[in-house]
Amino acid sequence: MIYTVTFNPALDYVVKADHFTLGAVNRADWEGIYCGGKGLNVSTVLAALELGSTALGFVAGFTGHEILERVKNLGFRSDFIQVEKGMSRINVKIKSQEETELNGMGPEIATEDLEILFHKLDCLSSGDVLILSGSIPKTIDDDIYERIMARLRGREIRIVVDATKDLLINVLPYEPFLIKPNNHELGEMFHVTLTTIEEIIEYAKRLQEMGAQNVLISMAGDGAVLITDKKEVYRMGVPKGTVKNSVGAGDSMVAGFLAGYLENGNYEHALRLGSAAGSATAFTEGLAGRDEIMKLYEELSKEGYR
Ligand SMILES: Nc1ncnc2c1ncn2[C@@H]1O[C@H](COP(=O)(O)OP(=O)(O)OP(=O)(O)O)[C@@H](O)[C@H]1O
Ligand SMILES: O=P(O)(O)OC[C@@]1(O)O[C@H](CO)[C@@H](O)[C@@H]1O
Repeated sequence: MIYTVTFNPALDYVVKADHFTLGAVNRADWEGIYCGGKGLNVSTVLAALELGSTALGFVAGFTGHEILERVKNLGFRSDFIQVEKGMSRINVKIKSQEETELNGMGPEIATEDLEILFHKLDCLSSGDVLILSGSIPKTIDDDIYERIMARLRGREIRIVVDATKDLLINVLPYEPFLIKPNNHELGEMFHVTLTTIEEIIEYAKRLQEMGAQNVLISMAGDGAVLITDKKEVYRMGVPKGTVKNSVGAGDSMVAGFLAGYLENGNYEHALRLGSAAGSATAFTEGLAGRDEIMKLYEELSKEGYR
């Protein structure tokens, strides 16, 4: 079974304004609301690729209620814990001359709520895949992913972590199966600005030396690079297309990568399907569906993209 955990899911309010000026009253030209949060996005794209998963996490307030309603129609199982204090986030994504994001705070998660999640995770068994994705509400310590991994250690559960800074650094000694920072997050972790692909590969290898089995670095319109557990380095470019909304491209890449890997254990195939899913979402208003993903997979199978 595949499980995703989203500690802080959201309603993504995507708004387009032809002109956006900071400090002024701006008017929207287009708006849409999507169920968001990285783990939920991964579950959604896995469902598009016909892989079932169970989404776990926490919700609260009227926004949490709306998330639960929407999740019912996304094609996967969910088992969220409702918490009392605060509300699930509304994350604002402004598309204008530039893309600006303002992600909300999220609810207060009490120790007892965490215990409920731990008990659910105790039911995972050998061969299961667990995806820990996204940021956590401020009320939780940033060793939480590490604590989960420590609890599940030795149970032959493949764990994927898509997080940043200490939340990610702290899990490395527990040898996650896959991590997927983007190139900017990779630089941030080492307090450096990475400009060349050689530098990106060098620092990705450091994350592997620190414990990660496979390191996938996404680079938005510049594609992605994968360092595998066999120390192979694969690169993948992006197909041509018009970017509509890149929110969730990274999550789609994680879902596509996993779907590809679980199909036949081939890393090049996994990277290609992950890349196709990432670009397909960037070229779609919301998250991409199977047809868009497979079309780009075919495109990336042609010469010149590796
Ligand atoms: N502008 C783009 N054009 C084509 N493909 C893209 C574009 N942006 C993203 N992708 C594809 O999606 C993958 C993941 O994108 P990105 O590096 O932006 O992830 P991310 O920063 O984790 O995104 P997010 O947090 O929004 O999910 C890229 O490696 C690439 O394959
Ligand atoms: O604040 P976090 O948890 O890091 O990121 C949350 C988020 O920006 O990530 C998803 C895209 O990857 C969106 O659906 C969501 O709003």
